[in-house]
This record gives sequence, structure tokens and C-alpha cells, in this order.
Amino acid sequence: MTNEVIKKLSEAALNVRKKAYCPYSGFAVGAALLAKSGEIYTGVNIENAAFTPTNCAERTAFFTAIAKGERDFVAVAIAGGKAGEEPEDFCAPCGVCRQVMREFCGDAFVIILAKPGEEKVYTLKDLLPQSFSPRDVLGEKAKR
Ligand SMILES: O=c1ccn([C@H]2C[C@H](O)[C@@H](CO)O2)c(=O)[nH]1
Ligand SMILES: [Zn+2]
Repeated sequence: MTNEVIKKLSEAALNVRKKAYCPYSGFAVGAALLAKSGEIYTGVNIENAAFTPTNCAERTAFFTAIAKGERDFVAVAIAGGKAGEEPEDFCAPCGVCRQVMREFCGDAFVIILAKPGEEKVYTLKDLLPQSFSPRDVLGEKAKR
């Protein structure tokens, strides 16, 4: 993963974050997902008055990409913090989103935590060790 790609994805996550729908938490998150095709899919968190239907930014980006026919991914950048301000801290993906990533990505998938001018880079294996994957259910015929 080049520094240029890391910066490009981070900027896309910071930028789309401004479109988050988060009236209840006031915590805005943006995600930018790079598919193996080269296409970048963005997502924001979308909250709901009933709370539980809330969708995280990461899953919004993944589900958008999947609906476009993508199945293979390289990296995701995530930026989150108080709505209306630039993020002060890094925002790590929640456990549900990590599991959704595992459905479509292997251990080497790159997860970039972004704030203005600074990034931390991890792999999915770093953030979801000893994972439960499609192979555990489908056996060898599973892609991952
Ligand atoms: O990695 C994260 C963490 C939280 N959220 C959202 C869910 C909720 O709308 C708000 C506060 O948890 O932030 C994300 O989208 N991604
Ligand atoms: Zn999540």
C-alpha cells in the first residue's frame, strides 16, 4: 500500500464524513473503501430514531460496493469524531463492522484510521484475530 493511496483514501473518508446523518449521537463517521477494481466507494453512518436500525459508515461503504457488483477489496479508511468539527482522535471500526469486513476480505485487508494529516495503518488480522469466516461454515469451497 503506497503512501499516496493511504492519503487518497483518508481524504475521501474525511470528506464524505461531512454527509453523516447522526442527529442522535452527534458523532459523524466517514469511510472510503478501495475495491480491487480500483473503484472507491464511500459511506457514512446513518442513524435512526429507533436507534437499532443505525448503520455504521464502514458497512454503508461495503454494502454500496457489494450492490455495485464488487466482491474483492484492498483497503478501507475510516474517520470519525464530533459532527461539525474535524476529528481529534482516531476512530476504530466497531466489532460488527469488523465481522462484515471478514465476510469479504482476508487477513491482509488494510484498515486505515484517519484524522487530518495523520493515519494509522492496520490489517484486518490485527483488528480481528482468530476470526470466524465463511470458510468455517462453507469449508474449502469458500473464497475466504
Ligand atoms: O467505527 C464506527 C464507530 C461508530 N460509528 C457510528 C455509529 C453511530 O451512528 C455513531 C456513534 O456510535 O457512530 C460508525 O459509523 N463507525
Ligand atoms: Zn460499525
